[in-house]
Amino acid sequence: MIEFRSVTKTYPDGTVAVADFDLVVPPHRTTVLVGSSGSGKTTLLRMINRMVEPTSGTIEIDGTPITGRDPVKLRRSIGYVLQNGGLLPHHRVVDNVTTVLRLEGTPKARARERAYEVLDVVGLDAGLAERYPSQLSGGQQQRVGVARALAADPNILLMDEPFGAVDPIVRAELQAETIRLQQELSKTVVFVTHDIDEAFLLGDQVVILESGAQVAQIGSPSEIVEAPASEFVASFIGVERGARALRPKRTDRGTVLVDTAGRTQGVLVEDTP
Ligand SMILES: Nc1ncnc2c1ncn2[C@@H]1O[C@H](COP(=O)(O)OP(=O)(O)OP(=O)(O)O)[C@@H](O)[C@H]1O
Repeated sequence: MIEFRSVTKTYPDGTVAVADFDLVVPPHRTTVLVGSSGSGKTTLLRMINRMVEPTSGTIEIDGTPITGRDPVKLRRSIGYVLQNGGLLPHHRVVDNVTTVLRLEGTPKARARERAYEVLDVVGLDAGLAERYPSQLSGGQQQRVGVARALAADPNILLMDEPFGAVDPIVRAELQAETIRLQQELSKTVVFVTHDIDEAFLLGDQVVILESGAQVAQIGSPSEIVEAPASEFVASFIGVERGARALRPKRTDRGTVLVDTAGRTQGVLVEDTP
């Protein structure tokens, strides 16, 4: 479990990125932080692995304040996936994946063995291991980024807009893969996105943020869709428009659900008693 208590981050130029933020991130679940640009999502994520230090407040992992932990060791014990994969361009895929293991002193042969294991876990062919990142597609690079984050088998995985830079088809594939991986590995995942559809797809717990990381609403996707806490949330999740505002339309053969543009989105299935 990760817990934020009254966490504030003011950058040296006076920007208050996070103001008095509280959150409990439950273990073995995916928590998605979603909000528009500048709402403080990346700052929140980076405070978990001490890449950014809070100005005040505390962050605890399993009941222990992280300020008591060595920042380097803490960082190595938490998987971190970045938007562009964050791969080292002059290192082969296998060496990118083994970076943290090697820093921790895992012998080279064992580290390579583990790299092949995690490449398989993320659905990459072993034949790609000797390539350089530039010889991979964007989607493959992202998978390598995930493999690298998983290599040391961390309990916590931080993912910062990991699929922001890939096309919609690859993005959908990577999202499906993330769901599969999470069912298999059951990590505590904190995932940042500005895409509410992605948040609802991946999140067990979704945290909608306004500027200064003010929490507009926390809940499961259905709790949020069923009862948006404010006008802001309603508008952010798009209940008044598009695909989330469905109404029934009777046809000769039953009832279908149409969106506000009148497009049929699905069929209404009545429960039979
Ligand atoms: N190093 C920094 N120095 C000063 N201000 C910063 C710094 N890093 C971030 N900020 C500011 O803090 C606020 C929150 O930034 P942050 O990157 O956490 O937001 P975000 O929600 O992740 O945004 P995005 O979706 O655009 O990445 C923004 O106003 C940003 O300009």
